[in-house]
Amino acid sequence: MNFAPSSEKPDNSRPAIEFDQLVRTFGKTTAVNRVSFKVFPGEVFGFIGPNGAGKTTSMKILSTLDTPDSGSAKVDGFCSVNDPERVRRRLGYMPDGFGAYANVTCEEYLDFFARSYGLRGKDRIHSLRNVMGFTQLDQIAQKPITGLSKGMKQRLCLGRALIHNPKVLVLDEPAAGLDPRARIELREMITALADDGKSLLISSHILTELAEMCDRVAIIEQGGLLAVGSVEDILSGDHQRSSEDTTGGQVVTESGQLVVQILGDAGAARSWIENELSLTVRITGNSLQFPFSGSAEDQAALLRKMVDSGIAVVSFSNKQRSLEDAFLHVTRGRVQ
Ligand SMILES: Nc1ncnc2c1ncn2[C@@H]1O[C@H](COP(=O)(O)OP(=O)(O)OP(=O)(O)O)[C@@H](O)[C@H]1O
Repeated sequence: MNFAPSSEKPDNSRPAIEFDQLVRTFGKTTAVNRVSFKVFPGEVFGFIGPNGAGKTTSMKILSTLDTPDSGSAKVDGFCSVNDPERVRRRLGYMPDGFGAYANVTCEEYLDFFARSYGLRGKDRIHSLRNVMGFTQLDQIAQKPITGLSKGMKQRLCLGRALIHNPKVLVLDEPAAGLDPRARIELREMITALADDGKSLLISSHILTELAEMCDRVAIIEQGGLLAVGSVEDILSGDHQRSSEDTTGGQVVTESGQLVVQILGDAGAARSWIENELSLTVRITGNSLQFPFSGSAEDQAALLRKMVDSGIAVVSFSNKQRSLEDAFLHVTRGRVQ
């Protein structure tokens, strides 16, 4: 990939994207409720939440397509409301739908957007060549866009968002409906763009869809941020709780589940654990599962006590919280 290099050294400590106490209401619906977070240069940031959580609304405000009731959204320090031209020059937005443009080829489509951004002469040709090479659309440059596969349409939309070589990319549900191969290819393109110093804000309903490609994620529900942190932090429950958790939602606090396999009477072992730890134990065959938030030493002490009390322990393990578990734990499935 060879997007025009900047002679300026990027200032990686300055946020490329900054939401500050963003609020947007539609009638009685608070679509976005005091959302604040920052994305830094070269960072891939996942914006995760169920339907109607407020992702698209926040992204549209950042992309100058909507205005907030209060708070601000900034790109490279420029406010989307007060400085929309500067924001548009620095940002590429890929919406979650694909506009229908019949009877144009891939190249004509991208050329239209290159011209719309004021690219002329050599700059336009250079930009088209770069983008079509990067997205591998050069192989189908003369194909009409109406017949493209979903994966190719996504490439074309990404190409359109990239045509003016923006510093910031906002991708709304880019992985939705893609087959596994197209998803891997998308991930590779996203990683390459981040390696090039671009900042990416990417939305999804599904944490697992973005987990491998994101440096950090924010989880949003009913307009309010519930958690911000790395995927590992979210899994371990060690993420930053949103200082403005306007929903009053409980966020992850416990560390995981212990799974203990035993020989013999699982019912008796369950009673022993329930008495000892004052909690509920689930039995599946000879396997007992229960929440446990202690340290490694606490686990070792519990194992010793179980063996001393005559329970025939075959295996004793700490089940890592799955991404889906963590997501379900942080959110509560509330839809507006
Ligand atoms: N133009 C609008 N007029 C009225 N309500 C709106 C409008 N745009 C969004 N909303 C409402 O705001 C809330 C947030 O919607 P938004 O599209 O931002 O959510 P989302 O997280 O992107 O969801 P999805 O993943 O389903 O696209 C929803 O309740 C939605 O119905």
